[in-house]
Amino acid sequence: METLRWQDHTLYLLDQTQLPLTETYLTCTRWPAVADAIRCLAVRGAPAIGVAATYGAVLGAQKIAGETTDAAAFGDRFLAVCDALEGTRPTAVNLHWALARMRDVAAAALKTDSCTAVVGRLEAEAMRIDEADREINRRMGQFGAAELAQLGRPLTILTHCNAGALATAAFGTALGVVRALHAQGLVRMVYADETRPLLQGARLTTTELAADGIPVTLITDNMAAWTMKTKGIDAVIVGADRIAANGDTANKIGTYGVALLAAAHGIPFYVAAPVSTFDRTLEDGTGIPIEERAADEVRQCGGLATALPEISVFNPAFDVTPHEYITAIVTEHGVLHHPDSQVLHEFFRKEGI
Ligand SMILES: CSC[C@H]1O[C@H](OP(=O)(O)O)[C@H](O)[C@@H]1O
Repeated sequence: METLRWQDHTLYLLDQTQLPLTETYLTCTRWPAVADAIRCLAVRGAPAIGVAATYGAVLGAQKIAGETTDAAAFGDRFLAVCDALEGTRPTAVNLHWALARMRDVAAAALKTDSCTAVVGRLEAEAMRIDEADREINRRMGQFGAAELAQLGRPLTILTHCNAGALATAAFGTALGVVRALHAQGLVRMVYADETRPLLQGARLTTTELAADGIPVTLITDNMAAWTMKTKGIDAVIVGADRIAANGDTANKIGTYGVALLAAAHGIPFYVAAPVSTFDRTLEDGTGIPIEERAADEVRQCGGLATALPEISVFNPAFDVTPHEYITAIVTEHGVLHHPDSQVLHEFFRKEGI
C-alpha cells in the first residue's frame, strides 16, 4: 500500500476515504481530479497533499502544452492551475510552498524552453519534492528515535490523527519516529486516538501500525485523559500542518486538548515535522488559517445527519497548540527543545535554512 505513485505521466492516489475496508487507487490524468482528491481527503496529510499537488500541476502543464506553444499563454494558464490546487485546503503549509516551487520552475524555464520542455522540468521538480519527502522522513525518524530512546525503556506512546506513511510520500513523520523506535525494540504500545470526525486514527494509524507489526490500541478521543492516567503513557507524538515562528503548531483538531492533558500528567509532548512545515512569515499561531469543513462530517455518525439536519455544527479541521505545551519539535535537521521564537531563530540560523 503506497500513498501515491507517479508513473507514465499519471498520478495514482490511494483513496484514503475507503480505508481500511478497501484498498483502491484513483487514476488521475487531469489536474481537477487531484484537486478533488485533496479536497475530499482521498489524499491527506500535509506532506502528502504537497507532493500530490505538484503532480497535479504537472498534469495541468501537460494539458496546457498540448494546446498552446505560446509561453505567455502557458504561463498564465499554469498559474491558474496552481492557484486552483492551492485553494483546495488552507492550513497545511506544504501545499503552498510546493506549488510556489512549481511556479518558480515554470517562470524560469519559460524564459528559454519550449512549453513541452517546461513540462519536463516541472515533472523533474515534482519528483524531487516527492523523493526528498521520503528521505526527510527517514532522517527525522532517526532524530526522533534518538531523542525518545533517552527515556530509557520500551515506550508507551499516545498519538493523535495520522501522521504516518499515509500522510506523507512514505514512512511518516510522527509515525516515522514510532517506526524507527520499533526497529530498535523500543515500542511497548501505541495508543491511537480515533480522531473524530473523519477517524484518521481509527482508520489509518491502526491499519498502518498493525501492518508493520507495531503494537497499537485504539481509543476514542475522550479516553485520552484516562489512558494517560492509567496506562503509563511515556510520551505523546503528533504531526503538524503548519508551525509559526514561535513554535505554535497547527495540527488535527483535538491535538491542543491532548497537549493540555499531557501537560497535566507531566508527559512529554513531541511534534514531528520537516522544516518545510515551518511558516516563519507568521509570528505566532494566531495567523494560521484554520480550515472549517462540512457539518455532515460531524453528523455522519449515529445517523445524526438525518436526525439532526438543522442543528448547527462547528467543524474546524485543525487547532493550534501553543509552543509552551510542546516539549520538542523533531525535524530532519535535529530536535528543537522547548521551542520558542529565539530557539527557532537560532536553529534556522545555525542550520543555514
Ligand atoms: C504529517 S502531516 C499529518 C497531519 O495532517 C492531518 O490532517 P488531515 O488528515 O486533515 O490532512 C493531521 O493534522 C496530521 O497530523
